[in-house]
Amino acid sequence: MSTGRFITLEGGEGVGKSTQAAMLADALRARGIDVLLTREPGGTPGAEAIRKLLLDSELEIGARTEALLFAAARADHVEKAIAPALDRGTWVVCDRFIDSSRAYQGGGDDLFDDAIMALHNIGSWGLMPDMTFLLTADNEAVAQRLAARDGDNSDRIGGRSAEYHAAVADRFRTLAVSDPERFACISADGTPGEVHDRIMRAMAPLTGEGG
Ligand SMILES: Nc1ncnc2c1ncn2[C@@H]1O[C@H](COP(=O)(O)OP(=O)(O)O)[C@@H](O)[C@H]1O
Ligand SMILES: Cc1cn([C@H]2C[C@H](O)[C@@H](COP(=O)(O)OP(=O)(O)O)O2)c(=O)[nH]c1=O
Repeated sequence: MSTGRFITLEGGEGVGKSTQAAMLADALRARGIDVLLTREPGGTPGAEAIRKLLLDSELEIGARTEALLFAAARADHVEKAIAPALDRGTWVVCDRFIDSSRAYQGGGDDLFDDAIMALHNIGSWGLMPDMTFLLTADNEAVAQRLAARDGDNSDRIGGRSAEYHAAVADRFRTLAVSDPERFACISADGTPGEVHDRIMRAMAPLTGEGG
């Protein structure tokens, strides 16, 4: 049996990843492809429980504990959902994956990319996506989307400083530049349909359709 393809969407909060992940999954299903649409942190009961701890709790969580908890959530998700789906030939569309840990947790004083990847190797066999879409958009447009979606409510990580989020955006860009074969950088400006069309054009190598 052929192995399914593993596609991830990455980028900052509110850029449109969830919207695009759902549109991509629908477009693939319309082509007769079996698709698992999932997200991180989460995607399995164990990982969703860890998500609540990470994002919605009042707990004081240090940088290393935070990195380990994201890696633990991912390990459960990969073992119980992503790897079995790929093995049975299902394509997996995942809203955030390892690159989010590299961008958000991988910039601390003692937690660099090697450490994050070591946790990924231990927890998730080092599984990497076949293709990753990095969505970027004008800051003002994203602020409006977030205000419309969340109002004043942000989670424990989304609510961090503008400097933290600027550093995260820089690290995403660096990751994309360092691996141009896997990453496609997509402008998330414009309507959801326009962004979707850009993603489908970049998907051509995987779907076998003309670009
Ligand atoms: N291209 C777009 N233009 C305008 N609004 C959008 C666009 N894409 C998504 N949205 C809206 O912006 C908000 C954030 O989108 P979402 O897909 O949840 O982003 P993310 O998953 O990256 O946080 C949602 O309310 C969504 O409906
Ligand atoms: C998967 C992952 C997410 N995160 C953060 C990014 C987001 O702030 C939060 C996930 O929240 P979520 O609501 O899913 O993201 P979004 O607002 O983009 O729709 O967790 C990490 O810090 N590391 C990770 O490995």
